[in-house]
Amino acid sequence: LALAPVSSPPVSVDGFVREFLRELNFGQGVALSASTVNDQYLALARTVRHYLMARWLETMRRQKETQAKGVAYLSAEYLLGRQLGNALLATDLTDIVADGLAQCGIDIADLRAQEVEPGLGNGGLGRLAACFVDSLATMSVPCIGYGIRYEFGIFRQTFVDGRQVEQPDSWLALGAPWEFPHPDSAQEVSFGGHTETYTDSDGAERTRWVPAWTVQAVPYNYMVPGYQNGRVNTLRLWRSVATERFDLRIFNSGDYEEAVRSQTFAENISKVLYPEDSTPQGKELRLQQQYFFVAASIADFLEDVLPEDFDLTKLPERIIFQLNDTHPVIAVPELMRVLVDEKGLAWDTAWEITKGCFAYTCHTLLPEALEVWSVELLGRLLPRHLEIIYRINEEFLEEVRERFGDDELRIRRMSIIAEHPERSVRMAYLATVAGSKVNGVAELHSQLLRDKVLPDFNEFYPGKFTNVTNGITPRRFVRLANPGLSELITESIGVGWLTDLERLRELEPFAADEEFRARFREVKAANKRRLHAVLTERDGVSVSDGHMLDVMVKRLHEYKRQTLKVLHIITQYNRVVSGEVAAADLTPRTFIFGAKAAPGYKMAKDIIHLINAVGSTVNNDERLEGRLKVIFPPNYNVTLAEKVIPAADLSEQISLAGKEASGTGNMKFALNGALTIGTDDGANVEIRQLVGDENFFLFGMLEPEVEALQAAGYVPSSYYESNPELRRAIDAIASGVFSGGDRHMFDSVVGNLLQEDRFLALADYAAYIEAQDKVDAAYADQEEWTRAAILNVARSGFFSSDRSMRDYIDRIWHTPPAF
Ligand SMILES: CCc1ccc([C@H](C)CC(=O)N[C@@H]2O[C@H](CO)[C@@H](O)[C@H](O)[C@H]2O)cc1
Repeated sequence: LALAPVSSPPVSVDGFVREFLRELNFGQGVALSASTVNDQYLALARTVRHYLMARWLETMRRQKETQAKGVAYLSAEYLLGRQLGNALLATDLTDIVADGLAQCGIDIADLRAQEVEPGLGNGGLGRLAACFVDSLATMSVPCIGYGIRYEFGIFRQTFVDGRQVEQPDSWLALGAPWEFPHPDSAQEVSFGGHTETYTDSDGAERTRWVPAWTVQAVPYNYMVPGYQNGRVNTLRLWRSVATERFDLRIFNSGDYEEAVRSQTFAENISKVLYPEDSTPQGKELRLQQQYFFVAASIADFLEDVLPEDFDLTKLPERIIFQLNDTHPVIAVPELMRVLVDEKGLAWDTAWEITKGCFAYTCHTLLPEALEVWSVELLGRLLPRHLEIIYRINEEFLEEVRERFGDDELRIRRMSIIAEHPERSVRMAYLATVAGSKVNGVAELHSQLLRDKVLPDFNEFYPGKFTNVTNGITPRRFVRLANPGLSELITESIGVGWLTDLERLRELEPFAADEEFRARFREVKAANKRRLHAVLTERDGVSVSDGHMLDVMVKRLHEYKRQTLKVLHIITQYNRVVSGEVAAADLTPRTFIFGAKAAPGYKMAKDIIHLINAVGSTVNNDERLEGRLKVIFPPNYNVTLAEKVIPAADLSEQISLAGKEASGTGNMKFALNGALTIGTDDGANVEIRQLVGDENFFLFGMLEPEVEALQAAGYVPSSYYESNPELRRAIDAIASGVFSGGDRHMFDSVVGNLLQEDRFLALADYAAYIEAQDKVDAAYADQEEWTRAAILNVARSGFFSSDRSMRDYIDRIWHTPPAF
């Protein structure tokens, strides 16, 4: 029976309606008349899958056929966002589906709104992974994204009396139509136990791991559709289940709980995402999660993706495992274990292969965010891997000695094993020793990695350190999030810019065109009205017409300095309530915040409480005449970002110089026509260089100045003493103005600012306020503002994740687009 290649359903309204109703009736098991919105959404999702299936299967077939070199992206997080809109865009089915559904009396907008986004990430790192796999599919580069299918993603944030309260994110509850489980391709993953040496058949001394317990890793495949290029790559996320799901013998003995203990124990591994995004808690379950998905991924690639007889010494020509930060770096000793213990390769051969197969991206500058695992825990959970890490370290330090002689200080500094405070493995060092390349995510970041974070390694490995500045996918964050702007762009410069974003440069001349500026402003105004509708429906808050939207959306962290933003709002408030400035003379502004705090990060939660407290005071103070508003919608996520960012006028990127590795929100705002007020930190530097100083509100100390001030000894209270507006702002908080007279409600925040202020918010306050006054003045000239906004869009094409992928391919992966 010659099987015809899988073909997609007919690309017509009728064809779609037939497919949809068949899916609703036979797949969902309901009649249209009795179907719920969720039934309709699930049926639609599955119908759209059908249109992508032929492409997916064809991509897999050609991958298997060509065995072209590809990327295996190892990431503990993927912040994917909703899938339906992107799938419709990739297949160019949006209009057909909207018409077809309308014929069935269904508004596509209701089904889009029904989708719960998979929140399988915390913030920047997770979203970057999602943008990267989108770009690789659109650029026809072979790639498998590997990760964890958390049953519960990033918590849902609610506010109770202005305080963050976390709710579990049961994103799977209403069905998960975009995933394809493959229990038959499960991989066994082992833990614990001990190692033993033995002599093998040809008399060689060998080591084997005798684990104490195992779990099953079940793969769930997700489509990663390329943009209208007939290509669909795969994202493979692992779920943990018990090897022995149910022990009937114990059950029959009446100990029901014990009978299912191993099941619950195993399931815990992929149960929930760790909500920290900068301070590792060093929890054993976190290490179990990291090893679980890494071991399953390596076994999957070596056993199921590679052909039977693949010559493993050629592995570096076939795959590059990209380590998305240190979280998957246990993959290095895991590949060594498989190659030496299971495949019988010699250590040196295995090490050559391993060094050729890995590369490491670092996403942080905070010393506390660099993961270290205690030798005690590693030895208990992964005894064989600890042995392998010890040997890698010995041989590495031997090389260091050869190069630098017995420089014990250097040896101790560079050792993968840290002796203090407890013997532990420095995962960033292991990644650097094993990786063929190490990159930062923005020019400044990569320079600080070379000079400050890993200088010894930069000296020891000339040419290993490189940079690839982050990027974002314009398909989701321009075309899908901002259809109005996309239409205006296409009308002006034609199609093609979505996959060649540098072509936005052709918009430059339009900045001088008054009519175009008016259209550009109308698009922004329409996005503000849309945001108003969304927030009114979602949270019962309204966005005032004619207000400048000043937006700060990112995780809550002291180095990102949301406190500085709060001090600006209070300063404006004080200027009016003190009578210095008439409310009528204020530039009407609405300050929009979006930020989740790691549940264990008390200071971050107190800052959220302060923002909400200041917000309700400002919003209800008649004296402001509604000219200043503060909005803090709870549960900031990808879906809300897609509504807020296109409506923004001002993008707040105010981290202390030298602390934000890159930032990616900053890029999304610039590409959606917002102007940036920011420090020279992370990718802000490159944004300012490309859009032009005159189209960017720069303020604050540069990184070397920060170093100098910290070295000289920083006394935050001296800034409080010497700057009356700053003093008045802090005194307002301390005197209970925003806490119903309770003078101690925000002692933690005020105390920290005056005594420690680790991220120098008070030192940058004056420059920030000055820059904000410039923003007010600039906003008064709407023509000039619009011209600058258009130039921000025109000159930000560089920040496409497609360009980032081209840089990774040229500098690190050497995986050209294939077939
Ligand atoms: C708890 C352990 C931990 C530590 C660090 C992290 C991430 C690396 C934090 C993160 O998301 N970093 C952000 O990565 C973005 C993508 O490169 C950058 O744009 C941001 O500047 C950086 O903060 C997650 C979890």
